Order: sequence, then structure tokens, then C-alpha cells
Amino acid sequence: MPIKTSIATVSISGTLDAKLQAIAAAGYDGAEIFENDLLSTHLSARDISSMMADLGLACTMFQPFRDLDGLPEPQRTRAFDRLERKFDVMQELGTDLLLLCSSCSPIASADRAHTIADLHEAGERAAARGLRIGYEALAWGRHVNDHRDAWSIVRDVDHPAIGLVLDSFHSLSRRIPSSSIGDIRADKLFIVQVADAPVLDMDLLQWSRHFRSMPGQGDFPLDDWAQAIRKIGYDGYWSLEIFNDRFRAGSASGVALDGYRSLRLLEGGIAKPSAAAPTLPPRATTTGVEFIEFAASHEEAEALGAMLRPLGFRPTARHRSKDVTRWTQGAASIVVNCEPEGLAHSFDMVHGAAVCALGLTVPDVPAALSRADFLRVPRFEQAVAPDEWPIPSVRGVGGSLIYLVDAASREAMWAHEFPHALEPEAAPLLNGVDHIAQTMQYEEFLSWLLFYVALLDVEKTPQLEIADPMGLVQSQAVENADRSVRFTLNGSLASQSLTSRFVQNYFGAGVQHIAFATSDVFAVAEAARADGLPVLEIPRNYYDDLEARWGLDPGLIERMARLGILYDCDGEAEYFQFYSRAFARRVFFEVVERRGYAGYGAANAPIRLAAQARHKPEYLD
Ligand SMILES: O=C(O)c1ccc(O)c(O)c1
Ligand SMILES: [Mg+2]
Repeated sequence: MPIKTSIATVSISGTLDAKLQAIAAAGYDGAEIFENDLLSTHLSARDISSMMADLGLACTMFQPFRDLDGLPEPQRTRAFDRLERKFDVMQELGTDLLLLCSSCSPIASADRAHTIADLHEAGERAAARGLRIGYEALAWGRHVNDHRDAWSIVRDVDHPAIGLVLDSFHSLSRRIPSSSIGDIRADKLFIVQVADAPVLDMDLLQWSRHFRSMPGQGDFPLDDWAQAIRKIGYDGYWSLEIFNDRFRAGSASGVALDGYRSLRLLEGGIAKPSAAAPTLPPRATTTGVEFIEFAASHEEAEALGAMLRPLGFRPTARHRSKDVTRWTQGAASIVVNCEPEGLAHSFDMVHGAAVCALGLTVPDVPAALSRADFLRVPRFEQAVAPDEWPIPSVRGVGGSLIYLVDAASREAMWAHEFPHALEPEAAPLLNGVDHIAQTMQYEEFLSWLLFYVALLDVEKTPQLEIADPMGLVQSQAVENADRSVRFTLNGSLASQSLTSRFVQNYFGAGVQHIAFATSDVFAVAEAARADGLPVLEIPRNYYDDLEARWGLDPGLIERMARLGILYDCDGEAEYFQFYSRAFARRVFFEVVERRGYAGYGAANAPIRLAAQARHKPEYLD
């Protein structure tokens, strides 16, 4: 059985009616109405109720109700009167469930018996109207701020109309062990609220109100938490409650769809593979980057070739019928598409020469496609000639494509599609693609992060902040287990950072650089320079610091300085990298040699960005 999905209206942008439309369109079963959304709409609670019915959405809860329990008189009577008014609203809204937050009131009593008596009274009043109340321990609640305490109170209130609300943020921000969920009775767990968040060392309330994110986007151990809930037999709604400024500034439909995907990802973490197999395709296994496709005019293709050649690529074959050339060395392929129509051409018209598609090798194409369908990742269909090899694809970052190349028939595909031999291969300099760097708007960063972790068998690495001379860049990588597929994602709020200028001038998100792997970066740097690759020069000061910091051999440092090679070190592991200048004013190449090193040279990124800033017109004005 698929899980029942819901989202709190506070999670997305817009007016309440627009939020509900977006929630329904994304495919949720229900929505929690957040009180502020109701207060600020011109529609009545009854209008909202009938609108939700028309949209096929259950109203899963009305929330929040604050500061009810433990009050002295006369505040207590007033709080209960307020509760009755909210019961009226709930009946008009057509929901039977109210969320009650543990009290934050400075005048609330710490006396547990008082709290229990008040909740019992609330239960009696709710039951009289056929309603229920779920009690939630806010992480910053005055006396109750731990779900274990909230549960023991609910258990002792022992009233059919009083149950518990579990919210992953409140429990996991305080690192409450998820094993404690095993003590909770499923019939008393009225609803489950889900949020992820980056691990930050900050005030709980600020963290909760501004930095929550969708499951999969943050650092919380949500799989464990969700499994513990599933294990007690809970089969109610899993409701996203995401307070996040970025989402409130984003598109309602985009955020609603991301939330839907994140719940599907969560579902994958709790499902038993066998039981769920028919409804729940697993994340797609990837085994490598099969090719990178550029869309280019003939003139741009020539300029691109002038950079690929010194890097060891040769145009080895031509497409059977199209104006498309395959450049190869060893197992690495770059496809240059100069077709006057089709997706590549429209890409070139909009963005200028750019990466319009990536081919990922997957062992099971139908399984990968069913995962994409399940997440509502749009497929891309383009007319294929009768004798053309069909390669299914889905839409990725910035509207570019991800082709899913069948690992078993990849050789046959190349032979069939590119039968016209051109030049012979040169002795390979590179081993293949190391990683692909994609640049995007800051607001869409989390969305693409989720896209990758939900669709593919990749895991996130920790989030980094990198200093561009003109502002900060947020950067994070996703990589599969054997690291044959790695993407780094970059987004910046600073309007003049290279990242942001890329997005502005490129008219959207896209591949900003491609890093190739080698086992001899010095040999590649020498050969590429000798062959005319324009290399990004690195300031001398950098090398003086390298010497001081790592105590490297001066001869080695001189060689690195001459070749523009950067260095990083992590324990025993070493990393060497150099960059080309930009092609078509935006895309550039990198060559890396890893000696046991797993990162991306983040310490060098500010040096690289500053070096690129010196050539500003070349890297976009
Ligand atoms: O931040 C809050 O006040 C708040 C309100 C309702 C909730 O369900 C919650 O988790 C937090
Ligand atoms: Mg909550």
C-alpha cells in the first residue's frame, strides 16, 4: 500500500486557494490548513472545504492551536473558549483533527497533573463535537519539548479524542533516539509531520521556522525515524510541514511537486522491497557517464574542438544521418550536435553553445524509467527516424536531457548510430569524466538536489560555502557508490558572483564545467598546453602558500606553478587539478588527478573563481 500523503499549506508560496490547487495538481491525498493561511484568505472556511472536496483533497488537520494547557484562571477559561471557536472553524473546514502545540506560555504551570487534566477537558469537549486533538511537543516548548514526554502525557490522559502528533523536526533536532517511537501506540498517533533540515548549530525556533527542508534535502536520519513509525503499525497520513523562506519565495507548483517526490523517497526508505515491488520502483542504478552532448553552431563546434583536441579527444565518428560528431578518447565520449532542428538546436538558440544532454549508463533502463515516472520526472520524446536507435530520456537541470543508456547494448548503440569513421583515436590522456558541475539559481538548488537523490542511486556530500570574489556560492555534490557518476551543484544569491552571472547570461541553469580524470595530471597539462589549450593561470602567491602549508618539494611546486596546477590534501590523500579558460564564454574544463582523494578541491575554488574574475568579459560581463 502506498503511504497516504499530505502537506501543510505553510510549506508553499501563494494564496490559500493557489496553494491548494498546486497541492492537488502534485498528487497529494490531503492538506493541513495552517491557520494563518485561512485568516488571510477572502474565502470562507466552507468555501475552502468545498474547494478541497472538488480538488479531491482531504483536509487532514487544522493547525496550530497554541498555549492551552497549564494556565491559571482567567486565562484558562479564555483559552477553552478560543478552543470552541476553533472547533467551529474545523467543522466548517471539514476536518476532525486539530494540532495542539505544547505550551510556550511563561505562565503555564509545570505541574504534569494540571496538563493532564486540561488535555482531558479538551478531549471531552472535542469528543462532544466528534473532533480529535493531536498533541505535539515543540522542541522549544516550555515544559514539554520531547515526544517521549508528550506521549506519556497523552497515554495518561487516556481519552479517545486525545492523541499524539510526531514531527520529525522537533524530535530529530533534539537528537531524540527514534527507537523511543517503539513505545507509542499506533492508534494514538493521530498524524505524522515530516521535515528534513541541515544540521546547524543554532536556536531551535529559528532553525525550525526558516531552515526546514524536504526529506532528502537535509541531514536528518529520516529513514530510521520513518521505519520506527512504520514498525508500530502506523498507517495514517505522512504530512510535510516545511517552514522555509526559500520555498515561500519559490513557485507553488514546483515546491509542491518536490514535496511529493520527497515523500516518495521517504516511502522507499520504509518499504520492504518485496512487498512494495509493484508500486515502488527503487532508485535507478547508474554505472557511469556514457557521453556529454553539446549543442553548437558550426562555428562554436570548431571552437569547442580546438579545446577538446589538446585534451586528447579526436572526432572519431559521424552520426548515421545527422550533423552530429562523436569525439572520443578511451571510454570518454563528447557528442557535438550541430543539427539545424530538434532539441539541440533550440538549446543552442536559447543558451548559445552549451551542454544540452548527458548520457548516463544504467543496467536497467525500464526500471530507471519507471522510477522517473513514479517521481513525475517528465520524459522527453523526440521524433526518431525508423532506423534510429531509440534512447529514452528525462528532463534534467535547466531543461537539458538525461539519456538513459543501456549498459548491455552501449557498444552496439554507438556502432549503429555513428557508423561513419572520421579520424583515428589518439593515445588517451584522460580516463573519463570525473564530475560534472551544474550551476543554478539559489532558489532551485534544493530542488535539483532532491531530483538527483530521489531519481538516482546517489548520495549527498556535505554542503559547502565557497567564496567567489563577488559573493558566496553554495555547493554540494551527489555521487553514486563507486563514484562513476558525480555531479556538483552550485547556486548563489550574490548577483555578481560567477555562478549568478552564468545563470543570468545563460538564461537558466546548466553545466558550467566538466572535470575529466587522469592518472597523470602533469603529463596532461604539459601536452594540453603544448597543443594550445588555453589554461587558467594561478597567482604566484598561491604557490608560496602551498609550500608553507604542505611542505611540498620546491621542484614540484615550481612545476605546478608553471602549469597552473592546484593542490589539495586530505590526510594521505592528494588532489591535483587544473582548469582551461572558458569556451563560448561560459563552459570550461578541468582535469583532476586523485590520489585516494574523494572531494572536489573546495579549498581551491575561491582561487579559481578569483582567477576567472580577472578575465571577466570571457566569463560573462
Ligand atoms: O513553529 C511553530 O510554531 C510550529 C507550529 C506548528 C507546528 O506543527 C510546528 O511543528 C511548529
Ligand atoms: Mg509540526
